[in-house]
Amino acid sequence: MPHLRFTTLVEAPLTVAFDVARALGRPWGAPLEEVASERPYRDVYSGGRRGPTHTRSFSATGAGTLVEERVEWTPALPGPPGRVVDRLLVRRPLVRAMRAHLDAYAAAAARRALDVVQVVGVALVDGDRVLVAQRADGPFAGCWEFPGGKVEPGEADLEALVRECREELGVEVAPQAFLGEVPLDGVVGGGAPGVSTLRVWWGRVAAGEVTPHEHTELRWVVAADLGALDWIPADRPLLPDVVRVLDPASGRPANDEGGAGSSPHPPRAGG
Ligand SMILES: Nc1nc2c([nH]c(=O)n2[C@H]2C[C@H](O)[C@@H](COP(=O)(O)OP(=O)(O)OP(=O)(O)O)O2)c(=O)[nH]1
Repeated sequence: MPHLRFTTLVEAPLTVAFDVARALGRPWGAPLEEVASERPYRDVYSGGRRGPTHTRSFSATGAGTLVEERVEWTPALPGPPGRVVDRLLVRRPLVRAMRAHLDAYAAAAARRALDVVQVVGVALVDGDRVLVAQRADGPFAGCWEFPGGKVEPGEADLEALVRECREELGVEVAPQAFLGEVPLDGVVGGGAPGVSTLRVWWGRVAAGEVTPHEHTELRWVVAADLGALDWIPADRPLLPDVVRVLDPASGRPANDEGGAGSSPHPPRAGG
């Protein structure tokens, strides 16, 4: 079946990239019906038996959300004449329309992201142990989390991470690779519920000794002890990625570039 693929990197959290994509729709007139929607990871729309099928997947990277799209359709005519008609009347206009649409989409998502309070965290690793921190107050008091906090307006994610670790732990940290991103259900920083996400890197302490300035307790734990802690629920999907850093033999090793990473999310129906 003829198809086209498009890839766009959007400077926005997963949730914003997904919501804005859906709000903008598609750059063609034919009505499509939703076949699947797994916010904020994937959606599929179909135009029926002869219409196009449009599949989008959203994955987290250190630089933003990677949106991968596939449009496939049934050719109107069979054989070589069908291929010519297809190229001139479907493929070319579709590519042109999608490019313009995706440029506008990336800009709109990046603009919307400026209004969303983002949370960053760091899994600080020392040998085979990772630092976990027990929250002192708020609705998650007593739960364990990764040090970090809200990104301030105009601040880059990694600047926020370094600042938060100075404030909370009294150390300088060197972020290494991006680990993943999880949506936060509740209200963060007074924003709309369900739009903020937690983006987590792993890193090392570059200078100083960790001291609990804001947490009840700090603990260095090995991979085997991570699961038993009473985590903030949002953090749990990130644990397998942390375990891979602590024990690369347990799975795919995390890359060391601080750029791209994987997106921890539940298995997707139908791949
Ligand atoms: N720091 C951190 N926050 C997390 C994690 N998981 C998770 O759901 N959160 C939530 C809890 C809070 O609603 C929000 C972070 O807020 P925060 O209170 O730590 O941010 P902050 O340090 O900037 O605090 P403040 O200036 O507003 O007092 O993200 C995590 O692993 N680390």
